[in-house]
Amino acid sequence: MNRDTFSKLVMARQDVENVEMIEIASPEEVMENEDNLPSDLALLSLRNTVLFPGIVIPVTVTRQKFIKMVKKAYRTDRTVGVVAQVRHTPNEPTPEDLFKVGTIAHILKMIVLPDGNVTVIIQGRRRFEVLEYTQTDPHLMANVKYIPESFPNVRKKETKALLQSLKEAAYKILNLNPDIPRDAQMAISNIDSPSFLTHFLSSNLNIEISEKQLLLETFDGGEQAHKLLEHMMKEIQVLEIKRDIQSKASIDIDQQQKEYYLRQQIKVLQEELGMESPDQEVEKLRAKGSKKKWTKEANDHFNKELNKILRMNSMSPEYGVSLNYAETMVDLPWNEYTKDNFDLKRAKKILDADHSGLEKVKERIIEYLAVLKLRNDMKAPILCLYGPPGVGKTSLGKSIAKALGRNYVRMALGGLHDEAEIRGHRKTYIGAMPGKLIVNLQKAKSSNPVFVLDEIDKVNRDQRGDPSSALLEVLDPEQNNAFKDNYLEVDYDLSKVLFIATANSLDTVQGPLRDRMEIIEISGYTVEEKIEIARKHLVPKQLEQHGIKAKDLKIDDKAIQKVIEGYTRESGVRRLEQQIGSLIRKIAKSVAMNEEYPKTVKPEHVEKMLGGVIFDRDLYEGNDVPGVVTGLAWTSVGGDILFIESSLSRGKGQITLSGQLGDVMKESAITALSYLKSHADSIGIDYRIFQNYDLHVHVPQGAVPKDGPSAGITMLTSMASMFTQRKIKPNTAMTGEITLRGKVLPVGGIKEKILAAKRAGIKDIIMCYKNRKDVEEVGEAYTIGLTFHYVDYVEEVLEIALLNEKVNNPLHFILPEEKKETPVTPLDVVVV
Ligand SMILES: Nc1ncnc2c1ncn2[C@@H]1O[C@H](COP(=O)(O)OP(=O)(O)OP(=O)(O)O)[C@@H](O)[C@H]1O
Repeated sequence: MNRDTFSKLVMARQDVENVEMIEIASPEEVMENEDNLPSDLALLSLRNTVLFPGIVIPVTVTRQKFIKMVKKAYRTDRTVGVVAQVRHTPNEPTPEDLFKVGTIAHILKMIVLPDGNVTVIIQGRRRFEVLEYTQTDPHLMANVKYIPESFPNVRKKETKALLQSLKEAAYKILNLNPDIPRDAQMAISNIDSPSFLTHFLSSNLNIEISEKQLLLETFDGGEQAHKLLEHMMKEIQVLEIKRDIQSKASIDIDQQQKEYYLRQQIKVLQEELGMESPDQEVEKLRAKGSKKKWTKEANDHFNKELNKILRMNSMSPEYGVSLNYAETMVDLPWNEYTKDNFDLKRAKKILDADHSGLEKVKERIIEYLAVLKLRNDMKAPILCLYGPPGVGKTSLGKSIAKALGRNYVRMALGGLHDEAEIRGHRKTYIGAMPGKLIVNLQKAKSSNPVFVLDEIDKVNRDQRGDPSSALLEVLDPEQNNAFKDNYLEVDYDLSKVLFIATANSLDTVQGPLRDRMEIIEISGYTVEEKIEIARKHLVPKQLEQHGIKAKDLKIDDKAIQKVIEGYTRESGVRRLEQQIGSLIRKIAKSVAMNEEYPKTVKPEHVEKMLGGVIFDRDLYEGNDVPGVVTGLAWTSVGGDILFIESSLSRGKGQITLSGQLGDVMKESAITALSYLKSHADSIGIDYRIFQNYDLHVHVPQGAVPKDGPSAGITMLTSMASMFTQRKIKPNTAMTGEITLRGKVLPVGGIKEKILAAKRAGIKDIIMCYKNRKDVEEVGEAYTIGLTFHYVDYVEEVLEIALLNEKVNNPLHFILPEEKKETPVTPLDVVVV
C-alpha cells in the first residue's frame, strides 16, 4: 500500500497535524523487520486503545513517570511496548491491570504540549507476549516473546475469498458511514498484505476494547480474519438498521447532496491538514502559468496536466506527481532574461577587484566578453577554465556573472555517472525529478544565467549511461535551444545560458567535449603572488566571516609567507585560505574570551597558533648518494618534484621498476637503460656491470601512481650516476622525454613545474631546447633565481648533471676478468 495514502488516511482519521513531518514506513516493512527487537521492553499502558502491528496512532501521555520513559525512549532506540489496560485504575496500573499481549511500537514523532504533557505518534510493529515482569518501578518493564505474523497461503481459494469478503464488508461499512472520507475505500483496496488488512480493519472496528484485544491475541492470521469478519457483519447489520430508521425519520438526502456533503468533509479535513483543495491549487497554478512566456508546446502540455489534476482524486499518488510537475513547470524561468551589462571597462574592474594577478586570464575573459557583445547571440564557444585546485576557477565564474549582471549558478559534476542526473527521469518513475540542469535553472531564476559546470573532468561513464553525451548536447550551440529533459517532456531553450566549465586536468575530458570548449589555462601562483592574494582577498574575507574588524587585526606579510611555506604545499590558495581561517578562528576565540591577542600576527605567532610546521621548504635532498636525481612532474593538482632512485646489486642484469609506475614511465626506463648500454663506452660505464649486476629503479611515494614520458632524462641520469658512481650537480632538477637515439623531447606543464622547483629550492633546471619558449612565456617573475639549461641530446644532460667527482663511499664493483675476445654487445638488452 502506498505510504503517503496510508499516512494521510491514518492521520486524517486521527486528527493529527503536520503529517508531512513524519516519516512513516510502509506497514509491511515495519511488520517484517526483525531488527532491533529488544527482549526487555519498557511498557506503556493504553486506556482505550489496542495497538495493532503496522498501525499508526497518536498517544498523549500525562503521567510524569511515563513522560520520562517516553522521552528517554525517543532519545535512544525509539522503541516502547504498548499494552491495553484490562480495567481503569485511579492509580498506577499494576501487572494485573494489564493484558498479557501487546505490540512493540516505534516512536515516529514526539510533540511536547504546552501543558508539559507529551503526544507521541507511534507505529505498531509486532505483537508480543509478556513472559515475566522484570521491573515495576518507576515503570513496568517486561521480558517478552515476539509473535511472528502468520497468515494462510493467500493463493488458496478460501483465503482469497476470506480477504475479498473482508474488503467488501469494509466497503459496505464505509458506504453506510458518511462520516468516513470517501478515499478510505481506495486506501483499503490498495492494501495487499493480508496481515496488515486484518490489523487495519481490526484496529478501526467499532467494538469494545476487550473484543479488540481478543483479536490481537488471535495469533493465527486466518482465525483473526474470520473473527473480524463476524464482527464486521454484525456492524453492517447495526448500521443498516440505523440507516433505515434515519431515512424514515429524516428527509432523504439525494445522491448529489451526499456528494456535496462528502466533499465538504474532505475540504474540512484538508484545511485541518493545511492542504489546499485541488480546485484552489489548480487555479493558482493556472494563473501563474498564464504569465509565463513559454512556448505553445509548453503551454499546452501544462494546461493538459492541470486538467488531468482536476479529474484526479486528491489522495492518489498520481495527484502528487502531477502537481509536482505543474509546480516545476511554473517555477522554471521560461524566456525570462536579465539584461546584460556589456560595459567592458566595468567588467575589467570587477574582475580586478575580485582576483589578484591572473592578468592573461582576465584579458582572455574580457576578449571573450567583447566577442559576445559584438555577436550578441551567445553562440560563442563555451569557456573552460583549466588548472590545479584552488586557483580561482570557480570564483572567476562568479565574477564573470557579476560583471555581466547575470545570475549565477554552479553545478558540481564531480562523480556524476548517471545520464539521468543531467537529463532527469521520466515522470512515471517513482520519485522522479527533473535533471540537475533544470533544477539549477530553477534556482537561477532566469533563462540566461552564468552556469558553472564544475569539474567537468570528473564525469564518469558506467553502465548507467554516459553523462558526457548529455553534456555534449547541452554545450552544443546548434542543439541546445531544444534541450530535452525526460521529466519536463517539453523542449527547453538553453542557448542563452553562458556555460563555463572548470577542470583540473584535460586528459579525462572526452575529445568531442574538449573540442567544443575554449580552454583557458590558469596555473598556480608564486609565493609572492600568494602573499598578495592573501593580503588583498583571503584575509579580509576570513576576517569578515569571523566577525573581526580589519582595523583590529593585521597579519604581517612575513607571517603569511610562513603559513605558505610551512603549512601548505599547493599550486592554488585553497589550503592557504583554510590555514588563514584557522589562524583567525584562534584569535576570534581569544577576542570572545577577553584574552590577550597579538594585534599584528607575526611569524613567531604562527607556530603557536597552527602548531609545528608541516612542510619543510627545502625538499631537495642533496647529492651525496649516487643514483638519486630530482625530476619535475606535473599532476592534476599542480607541479611537484619527484626523486628517482637507482640501485645496483649483484645479479644477472635484471631490471626491476617500482613505485606504481605507469606503462609509459616503465617504457622510459627501459629506453634509458638501452641507451646507456649502447653508449656505455662513451659515457664511461664498464659494460660488465650490465651483465653482473641487477638494476632497481624506484620512484618514492610508492602509493601514488605516476606516469608520463617526462621523467625520461631523469631516469637516464639516475642510472648513469649509479653506473658511473658520479655525483649529481647539486640543486638540479630536470624534465624531458628521451628517444632511443638519445634525443631529448619537450614536455608540458612547464609553469607548474617551475613553481614546484622554486618551492623545493631548486636552482638549475635542465630541459629540452624546444621548451625555451614556454619558459619565456611564463615570465621573469616566476623564473628569478633559476638557471635553465636547454639541451637537445642526452649527452648534454649528462654533461651538465654529472659532476666529475665520485660520490662519497662509491660502490666497488666486483666484475669477472675481461675476456679480450668478447666484443662489446650494445644490443644485449634485458627486458623485464
Ligand atoms: N587570484 C585570486 N585572487 C583572489 N582570490 C583568489 C584567487 N585565486 C583563488 N582565490 C580564492 O581562493 C579560493 C579557492 O578558489 P576556487 O574555489 O575558485 O578554486 P578552483 O580553482 O575553482 O578550485 P577547484 O578546482 O578545486 O574547484 C576562493 O576563495 C577564491 O576566491
